Amino acid sequence: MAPMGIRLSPLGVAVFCLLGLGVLYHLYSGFLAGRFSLFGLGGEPGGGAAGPAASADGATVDLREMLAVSVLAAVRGGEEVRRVRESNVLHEKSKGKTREGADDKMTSGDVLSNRKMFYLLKTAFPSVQINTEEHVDTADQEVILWDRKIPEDILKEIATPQEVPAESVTVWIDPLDATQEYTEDLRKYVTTMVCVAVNGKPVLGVIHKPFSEYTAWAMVDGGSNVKARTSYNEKTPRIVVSRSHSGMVKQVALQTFGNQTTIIPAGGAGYKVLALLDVPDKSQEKADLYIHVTYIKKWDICAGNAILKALGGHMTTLSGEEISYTGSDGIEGGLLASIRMNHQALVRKLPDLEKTGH
Ligand SMILES: Nc1ncnc2c1ncn2[C@@H]1O[C@H](COP(=O)(O)O)[C@@H](OP(=O)(O)O)[C@H]1O
Ligand SMILES: [Mg+2]
Repeated sequence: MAPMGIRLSPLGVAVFCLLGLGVLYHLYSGFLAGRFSLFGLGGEPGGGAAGPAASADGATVDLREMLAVSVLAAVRGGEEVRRVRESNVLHEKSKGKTREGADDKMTSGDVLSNRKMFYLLKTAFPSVQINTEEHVDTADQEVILWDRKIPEDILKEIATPQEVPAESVTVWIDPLDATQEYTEDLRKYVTTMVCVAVNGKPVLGVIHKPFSEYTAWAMVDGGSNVKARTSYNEKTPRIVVSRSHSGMVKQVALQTFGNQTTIIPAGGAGYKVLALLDVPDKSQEKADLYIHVTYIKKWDICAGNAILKALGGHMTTLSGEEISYTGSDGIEGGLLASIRMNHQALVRKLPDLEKTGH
């Protein structure tokens, strides 16, 4: 007999316990899936933007944790990039041609860095969509566990967790930016990059230079370990442009800003964004604007876009449109990146590329 004269039926107790277990399972399944299962929710890993759709089970991810893992991934990928370069065995090959007919190169540095970066992020955040420049070989998986430590510099800048729905997140990985220059042993241009977009908006960016071991990171409305310089020349800007996918960029720049303008040809979209910032690395050139006129892929530009945005700068197409980091891999409208300038006034100055046929 139970207290107060209530009889407990064994069947009733069993049903009650089962219901309790069901509720507990529901509460914790998102948590467990988000942290321990590698591919349970995210589907099969794969390269390119045709990757798996994120789960729709209401799981959330903490952007501050994503930043910590993104920094780690960029650094660990960078170690592979450096190791392959120092071995001098690059296994260089062409993935095909760009629209302009340049070789789209790939090396062992790209492949091995991609493997580290992809699996670190995928293991830590199995339910988010990851788009990466290189193909991920599912037969050659690597489970790399994150020790769940958030570095002090991140904790200092971002005091609280920043939870967002996992299904709103798209991660973009560039395991080796400036592959062309990497094959030419022009090491200063090479970076590894991770970007996190939420609902297509770039919110978190990491650009790492493996050969000088410098890392810049920033989170929109969060914090950063890098800042803008104190002054920029808006009238006669130094303009950093592509050295290997330049198209008509020099003509466009000189036509817009005059013949006194200095053009700095450089490799890598990551390097060119860092040229706009206050970066202590000695090998880093400085510029006032970054302009690109040919087609470019989202993994090349998302991290730089997030960092610039977090610091109050802008990266848009040449006609001033914001870039959405979901869906297709690439953008057609060229790029204009600036900070501490009147970005819309710069857009108005630029010629309409479609009309001028550049
Ligand atoms: N027209 C184009 N087509 C395809 N990729 C392009 C491109 N222009 C630039 N890119 C890519 O954007 C990055 C920066 O280019 P650049 O150094 O010429 O400024 C490079 O990335 P990867 O080195 O990661 O392939 C390059 O391949
Ligand atoms: Mg790139």
